[in-house]
Amino acid sequence: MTQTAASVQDMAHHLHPFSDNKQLKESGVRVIEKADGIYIYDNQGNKIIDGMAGLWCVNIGYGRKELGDIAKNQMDELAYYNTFFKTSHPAVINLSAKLAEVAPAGFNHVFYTGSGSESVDSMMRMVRHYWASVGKPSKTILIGRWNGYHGSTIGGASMGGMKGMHAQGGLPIPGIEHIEQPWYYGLHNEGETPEEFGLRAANWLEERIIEVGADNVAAFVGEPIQGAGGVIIPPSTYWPRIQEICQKYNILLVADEVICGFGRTGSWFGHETLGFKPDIFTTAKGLSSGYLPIGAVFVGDKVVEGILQGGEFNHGFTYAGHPVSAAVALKNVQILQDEKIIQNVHDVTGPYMQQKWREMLAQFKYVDDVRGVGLIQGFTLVKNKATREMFPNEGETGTALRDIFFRNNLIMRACGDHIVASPPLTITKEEIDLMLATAEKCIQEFEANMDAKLGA
Ligand SMILES: Cc1ncc(COP(=O)(O)O)c(CNc2cccc(C(=O)O)c2)c1O
Repeated sequence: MTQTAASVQDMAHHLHPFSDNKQLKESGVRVIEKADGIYIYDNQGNKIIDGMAGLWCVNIGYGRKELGDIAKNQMDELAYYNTFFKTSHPAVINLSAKLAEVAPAGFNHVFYTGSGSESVDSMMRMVRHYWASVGKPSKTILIGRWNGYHGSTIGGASMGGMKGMHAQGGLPIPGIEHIEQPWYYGLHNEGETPEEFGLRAANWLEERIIEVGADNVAAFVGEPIQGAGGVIIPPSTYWPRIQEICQKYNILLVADEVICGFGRTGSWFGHETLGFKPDIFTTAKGLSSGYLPIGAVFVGDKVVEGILQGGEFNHGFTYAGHPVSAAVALKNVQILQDEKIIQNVHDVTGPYMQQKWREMLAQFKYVDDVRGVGLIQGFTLVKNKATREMFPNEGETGTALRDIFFRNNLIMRACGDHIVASPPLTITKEEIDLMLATAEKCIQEFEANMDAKLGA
């Protein structure tokens, strides 16, 4: 890719996240200047379909000017004040009431952060504070899943199960355990039904609890659907069994809703779609549709009651409940509500997109395990569908296809050799057709390249 002047300047001063910055200096970057609806526009005049809604976050779509108006008005009124030391402000008071309104029953309090990672870290500290407050201080261990993703702070990266992240910086921190993920396609036994596998996968939690001792376990933490792990959707029996186990051993159940929250799966929150009720859930991304940074931990009544007994909770951030972020988040949630965007995902565009992906992908020999719920979509690139043999050098093949999408002005995400899509929730059926027509052309090119490479 020929580097634009802006790219050269970027490369001179900017270290990018989750990137090999040496390689990036050679390849350069695509400079995105504008966005509208499901489209982003780079500085070379390309109109690009953003099949990832930024980073799974621009739920209401780009270009909603009313959020900028709200931000300016709030900025002019009160650009910043904190919520420490017995103070609050109208923006965060109004947002909190709205979040209690859209949350499931039993969730009437939120704790604010600046990101999903900070929401996860806050949850981790809150959970341990809860058990200490109710007289069980030995309950400190948090259990997550391998290939789960919970952010990039030391707490969030430890809670997550990405081994490449653990290898950088001596993670995980003590007190974190991981069990295997409920990945039916890759981990089921011959002849085992999804329902049977879902129970077996959930029971890995009970086995671990017994190993470490229930009196030492504080919580189980999981994404309703693993996002960055490649859209891993557990069988229907998984989460209800997890819920039973947590109740049996008196362990808090935490849902990480940073991706699944605010409509992605066709309900306000993913745990409503997947059929379980957590004690706490973490959010960010769709809370503001990425227009401004903000995160929120939704704390269930039982946990609130416990931590109210615990005196001061020594934790919080300068930007917690930031007035401009809170005002924009409130408008974002109102738009989701007023325009019935989540209902439309559930009733119309979610089922439509799922059907169209299945129909379109059926033609391909290296594509298997097509899956999705609402407007979160995944499929896996495999060398041999009959034997479920994966490609070597995990991620190399996924990246090759992602680069073809990128060259064809379509943003999709490769999570290893899983290909995922997570478009803005405002995507229309016509735009879904366009996204899939582009994707089809790219996958055809990918398959021709792979056949040539394998001499098929
Ligand atoms: C479930 C979950 N929990 C926590 C975080 C951390 O949120 P922040 O990034 O705001 O600290 C996430 C974030 N998820 C995320 C973030 C950046 C990139 C990608 C990707 O899939 O490429 C995914 C997430 O998906």
